[in-house]
Amino acid sequence: MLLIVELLLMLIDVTYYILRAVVRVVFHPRPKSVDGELCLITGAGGVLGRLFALEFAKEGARLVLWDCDTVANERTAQLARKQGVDVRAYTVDLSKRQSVYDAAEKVRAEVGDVSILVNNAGVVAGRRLLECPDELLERTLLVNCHALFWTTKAFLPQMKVRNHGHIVTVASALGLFTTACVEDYCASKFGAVGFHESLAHELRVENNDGIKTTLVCPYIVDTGMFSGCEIRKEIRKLIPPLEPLYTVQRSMKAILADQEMICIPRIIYVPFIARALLPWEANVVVYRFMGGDKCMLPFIKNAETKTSCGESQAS
Ligand SMILES: NC(=O)C1=CN([C@@H]2O[C@H](COP(=O)(O)OP(=O)(O)OC[C@H]3O[C@@H](n4cnc5c(N)ncnc54)[C@H](OP(=O)(O)O)[C@@H]3O)[C@@H](O)[C@H]2O)C=CC1
Ligand SMILES: CC1=C(/C=C/C(C)=C/C=C/C(C)=C/C=O)C(C)(C)CCC1
Repeated sequence: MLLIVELLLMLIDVTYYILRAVVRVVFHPRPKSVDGELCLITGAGGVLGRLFALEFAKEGARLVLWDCDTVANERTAQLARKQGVDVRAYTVDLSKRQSVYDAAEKVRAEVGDVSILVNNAGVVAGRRLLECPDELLERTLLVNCHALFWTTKAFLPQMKVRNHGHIVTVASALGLFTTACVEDYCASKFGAVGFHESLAHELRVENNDGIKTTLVCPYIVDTGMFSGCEIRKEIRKLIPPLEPLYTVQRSMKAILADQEMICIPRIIYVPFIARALLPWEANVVVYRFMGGDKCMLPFIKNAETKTSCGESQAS
């Protein structure tokens, strides 16, 4: 009897949450205030990281900016200070666990407890698996996936004490479905998605309902990170690369609404769902038709000469 009652209650909840999600597509919930919150953004010297910093500054959040590129990070700090908020920039190599823990200690001592953590930094090897040095493949996992463990372990305890906070994971559409020749990146972003979901479950199970989580999964964004990546010309007109500012503004809307997940643009939910529903071969023919299968080949040609954290990828 109890089981039937619980089953009915569960179905009512399921219906409620589906309806709520549909209504929220049209009527956005009132955004929460982050005025005075301490927000840490990783990869803040990069394109999306800088825009996240400026958007959070606009909302009145105090900022802690982490990046391995000191000059780019300081530039972001300068720009954000113009919005009249306190900003501290730290040079951190996220691929090194101790560098993360040391910087976190410094932040706690010099600034205070972080209440919003935006895990945004990311890298990609940009090489075919068999031609890619092992260290480059490892670095993608360290920065895009392992660093999520270290930053979260460093800042979640203080959020738990106050049952207040927000952890944002900037993953990717390539954390939901895949394409050829980005094995390192897809593995790291699928890892990031899994990390995010498990953490979100843990917070619910432990009744830390004041700590929110948001997963951000964008399609190609015009930041240069994936320059050259393109799908079939005719389809590109329908799904063009995203503007960085649009991507960050859509992400901010989701974060401030305490939304659990956002795919940008919304059409990206379709290949995500299709991957789970259709047979593998059916997905393959759709990818082939849309030019999704070979979209990374021109990117890989481009990426061979790029550098990150002072390391040359063209060795
Ligand atoms: N651009 C795109 O098409 C998409 C991007 N994303 C994700 O969005 C996020 C931001 O990307 P985007 O702004 O385009 O990329 P950027 O390369 O512009 O920014 C990433 C920043 O992270 C920094 N970084 C890299 N490695 C480390 C490290 N070891 N320690 C500290 N900082 C590091 C980079 O420094 P440096 O420049 O020295 O490497 C850079 O400043 C990433 O997680 C990316 O995977 C998701 C979907 C699409
Ligand atoms: C595979 C595939 C597509 C292309 C996806 C691309 C090109 C994604 C690129 C994402 C990037 C660069 C993410 C970075 O984090 C379509 C045409 C949408 C649908 C069919 C399957």
